[in-house]
Amino acid sequence: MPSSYKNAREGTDNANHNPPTHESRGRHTTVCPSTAHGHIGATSLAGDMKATAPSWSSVGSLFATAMVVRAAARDVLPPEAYGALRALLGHAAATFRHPTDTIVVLESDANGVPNELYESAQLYLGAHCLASSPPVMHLHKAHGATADVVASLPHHHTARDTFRGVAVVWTSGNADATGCGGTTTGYSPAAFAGRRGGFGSPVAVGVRCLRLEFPRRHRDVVRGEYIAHVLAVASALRLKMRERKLYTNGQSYCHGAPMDEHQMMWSSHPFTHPSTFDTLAMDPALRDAIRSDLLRFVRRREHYARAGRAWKRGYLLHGLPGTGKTSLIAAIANFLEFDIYDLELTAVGSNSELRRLLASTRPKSVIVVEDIDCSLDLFDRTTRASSSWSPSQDAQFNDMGGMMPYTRERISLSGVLNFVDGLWSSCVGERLIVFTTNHVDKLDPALLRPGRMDRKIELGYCKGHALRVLANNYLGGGGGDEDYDVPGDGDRLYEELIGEAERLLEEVHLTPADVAEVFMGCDGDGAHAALRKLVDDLSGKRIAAQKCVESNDV
Ligand SMILES: Nc1ncnc2c1ncn2[C@@H]1O[C@H](COP(=O)(O)OP(=O)(O)OP(=O)(O)O)[C@@H](O)[C@H]1O
Repeated sequence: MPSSYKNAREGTDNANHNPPTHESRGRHTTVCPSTAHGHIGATSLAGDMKATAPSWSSVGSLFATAMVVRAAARDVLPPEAYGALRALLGHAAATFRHPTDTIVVLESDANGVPNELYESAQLYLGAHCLASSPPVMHLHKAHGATADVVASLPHHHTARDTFRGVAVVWTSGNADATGCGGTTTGYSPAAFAGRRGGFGSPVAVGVRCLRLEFPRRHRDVVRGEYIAHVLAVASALRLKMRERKLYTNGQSYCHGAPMDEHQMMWSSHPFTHPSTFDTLAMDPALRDAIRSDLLRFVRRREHYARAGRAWKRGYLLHGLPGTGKTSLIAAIANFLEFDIYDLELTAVGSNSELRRLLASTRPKSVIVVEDIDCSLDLFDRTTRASSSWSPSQDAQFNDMGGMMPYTRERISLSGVLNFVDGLWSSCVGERLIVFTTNHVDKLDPALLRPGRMDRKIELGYCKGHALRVLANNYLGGGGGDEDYDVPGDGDRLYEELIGEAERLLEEVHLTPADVAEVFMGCDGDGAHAALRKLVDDLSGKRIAAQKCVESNDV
């Protein structure tokens, strides 16, 4: 049970020692932030109703009176009014049979300290409101934000929810002097005064609040599990809704505002790259394998903790320029909803700066080093074995854990990797590190050794399925049937052309970027014109290649 809730329960028990001056059936618990640290405190307003023991004769006369009134009402009232009265009385009777508890969640305390539970509950209800389409809801989108529209429960409205079979009702309103919204029985100024100590701070009258009503018999479920569930769902929603960032190392400016370590090391931009696994032109089996690997990784927090391993995964993406390495990184970040840290090694001034940069990255991020072969002079074991490598340099290299003191020529790939390996153990939360290269053959074997890079992924030329994905992305994937008299002719021609392009792509090598360029060049000309242009280009390249082979033979 969360400690906040433990407090809430204790508060309720305390309040039972201060019974209210009026009797009340419902029990009210006000939840508001108790300290500047945002702890949530709670205190009950009213205790259980004291049992009274009516005499049997008065029960009998009450029953007889009720019968007479009922008969009179049926005779006198119009049928609609009689029906409404019956429903009202039925509801009142049901409430009497199943007493409810009420928790009041204030937006903030009298000092204006916001209540995290209020904000979380609004987020939670907003997601539920959107799902069940109520007649009224509030929609909000922060100015300039890329995040989704947020829904919340409008003032003086009600939302129903069910948790583990327990039906609860949330109502929005304003706190009255009791700290509760709406009508509250059982309030006495004396009880309220005694309760203030429980809050840690007084309640601001008029502050917005949410009332949570639930059957008293399910109090433990609501307090012990439901509130924790609301907080957990809201925090997942917050994570999902946050504006994702692309961080680059370099000079940061904060308009004179004080900067923390992270802001000093990384400048941020909204990350809005549209690439997804659906728009990626790649072999479908490879795409599915990567997706499963990522899902496995993010779901195995406990496994990594149990095995005493840092929760990280390393990918090496290699392939020719334009085969989609950057697009794949963007798709991965979008799939996992991670931020991206684009680490430009050539801009790193020293080894200690590199360490600080990596250590300041946040969880749920992809750390990318593009073109690793170009970022560093490959200072590997082969180089060390060469005659230009002196024994003193060797000793210094080992002293530095495989890393040389900074000079552009002296940062070694294996040294960077040693840093990276050492770093993980000090980082909390999941991170994916991705290196890219166009020349895998030039890489230091240290990078390729098992356990360092978990997956080595080769991205290749554009083939059949990849072509269809690109055609779908750039040309809409349709046949343009509206231009043809006979239905289906447009689609048939589309299939013919794309089939021809597929066959040619088996013989002529084009990267996805090359194909994308052809399609973009035909923007607005229609799918058939773009595919025809691609077929012509491929045919031209095939003829040129054949001529080249023939001239070599001669
Ligand atoms: N596999 C792909 N799927 C979808 N689009 C692609 C793919 N590959 C390339 N493209 C298109 O080509 C452009 C260049 O691709 P990208 O930058 O991802 O390639 P790269 O392999 O990272 O190239 P480089 O090695 O030069 O950085 C992208 O903007 C994208 O439009």
